[in-house]
Amino acid sequence: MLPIINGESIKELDQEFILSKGILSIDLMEEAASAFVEWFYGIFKDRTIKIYIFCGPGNNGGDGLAIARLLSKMGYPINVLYLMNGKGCSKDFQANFKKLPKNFIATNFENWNRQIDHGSIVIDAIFGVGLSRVLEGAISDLIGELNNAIATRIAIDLPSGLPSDSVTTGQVFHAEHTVTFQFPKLSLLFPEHIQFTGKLHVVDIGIEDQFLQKFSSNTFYIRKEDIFSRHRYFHRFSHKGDFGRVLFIGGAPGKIGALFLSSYAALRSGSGLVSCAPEFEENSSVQIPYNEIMLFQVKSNTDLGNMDAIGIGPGWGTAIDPDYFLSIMVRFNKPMVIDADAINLLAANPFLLKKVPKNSILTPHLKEFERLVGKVSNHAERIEKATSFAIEYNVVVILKGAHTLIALPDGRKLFNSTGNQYMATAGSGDVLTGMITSFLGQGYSPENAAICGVFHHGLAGELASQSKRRGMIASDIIEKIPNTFIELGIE
Ligand SMILES: NC(=O)C1=CN([C@@H]2O[C@H](COP(=O)(O)OP(=O)(O)OC[C@H]3O[C@@H](n4cnc5c(N)ncnc54)[C@H](OP(=O)(O)O)[C@@H]3O)[C@@H](O)[C@H]2O)[C@@H](O)CC1
Ligand SMILES: Nc1ncnc2c1ncn2[C@@H]1O[C@H](COP(=O)(O)OP(=O)(O)O)[C@@H](O)[C@H]1O
Ligand SMILES: [K+]
Repeated sequence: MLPIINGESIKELDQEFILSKGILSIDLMEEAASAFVEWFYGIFKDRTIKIYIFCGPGNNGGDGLAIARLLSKMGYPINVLYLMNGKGCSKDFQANFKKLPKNFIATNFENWNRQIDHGSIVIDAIFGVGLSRVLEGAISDLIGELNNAIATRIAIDLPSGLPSDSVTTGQVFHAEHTVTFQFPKLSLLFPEHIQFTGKLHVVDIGIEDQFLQKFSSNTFYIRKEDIFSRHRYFHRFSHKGDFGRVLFIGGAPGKIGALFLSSYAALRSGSGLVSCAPEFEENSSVQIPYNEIMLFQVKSNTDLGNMDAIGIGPGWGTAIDPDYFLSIMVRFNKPMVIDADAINLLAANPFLLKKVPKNSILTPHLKEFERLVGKVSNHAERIEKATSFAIEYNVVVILKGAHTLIALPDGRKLFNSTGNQYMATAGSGDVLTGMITSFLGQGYSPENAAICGVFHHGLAGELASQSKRRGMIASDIIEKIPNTFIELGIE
């Protein structure tokens, strides 16, 4: 998995990397500039479009100058505007300034006519991970002006004004695209920063994962290439028992659809045998819309021992007796997936928390999470609370949303890279519960079930939204689960 390094350690990382490779820091800057240009050319093919590049005094500004040189060589009309030059600027900024072609237009922004042509591109190379304080005065005003320009805004590494690891309190550049180097900076994954970060693109500048690992052992970004080895594989003689027997408990009257969505998602994720136990007095009146799903009745003495995994909570309602939930946890006594109303039940009856089987997986959305841990003021605090909760109760916490966080009981934090806004539709969380429970039932470790479930769920959402967009519903996500296996080459 791709390590996410905090802003403070990035300078040290650059230094060590340069030394180990026997290269100069300006070579790494050139690598970063080329990676940006390659990304840029993939999207903006029209070489007559006017480009303004705003450069700060540090290495982010240095990147901007190198990019200006490369894009100008390709024929794009470039205007560079710099905050300052010479003393006070980083050495690689100065070196790249000298490398600008002779006839190049580079203007100190104090002498600038403050005009940005409509429809042009504004590239923000003012500050990156070296931001040391909130923006003030002329710089803050400049960013305000750029935010009002009728132009496409692109940030290099970080939108200027955004701290790399925490929540912002001041003026920030509003990017439509952020092109960040090697790994996403933590703050780019916070929901409250979406108006600053826009679309996130991570570009490779040649620093290997193993090298990055030395600087972070507990925060990671999950990518496509991390998934293959986390799956289990079956053989020619495998039978349905090998693919697991799973049970879903929930579905009170009026909310039974949630339970069916989880159950159907489990079938599509590869489960051999799927049963569901709706919360009805008399189950015989329940019509199941899928022939492959079996109906099951959980009574106070029903043996749950032959189930490989249980997913509990979707549509369960609020009228559940906590002792009944307790008896299920005690009888099953293996990791289970706890979602929705089952999480609400834990929140309302904290004595149950200590009884949750070790390594169980809790999948709260942000509201359910707050019921569990109390109010939080921002995403940074939420991440910390999810991590301490996972450690304290020895469970996996999956905090759902864009860049879903998987907090593991050993303190590691994993952020997901798949999914999109079209997944914000009723029942898509129930689908996730079905998928994770399915993998758990197929014999995956809780960690691998969580990672594969979250990644495939997001990917299925992306695939389904290609043709459905805003009209996408949770069942469309389920229909695309099989395609995620094909996409990732999973047998
Ligand atoms: N491996 C990588 O990731 C690579 C990283 N690279 C690039 O380097 C970037 C980091 O460069 P960097 O360390 O020079 O910091 P940067 O963001 O340019 O800012 C520092 C300057 O800004 C100033 N300053 C700060 N805050 C301020 C404020 N509020 N208001 C006013 N001034 C303020 C600060 O002044 P000071 O705080 O010292 O007073 C200093 O002069 C990184 O984001 C990436 O783009 C690539 O080139 C290669 C590979
Ligand atoms: N903007 C988004 N980007 C990526 N994933 C999203 C986004 N919005 C929602 N999702 C995903 O959709 C699911 C929604 O779950 P949840 O809130 O429990 O919905 P429901 O209760 O309707 O089933 C989660 O897995 C979440 O990660
Ligand atoms: K920037």
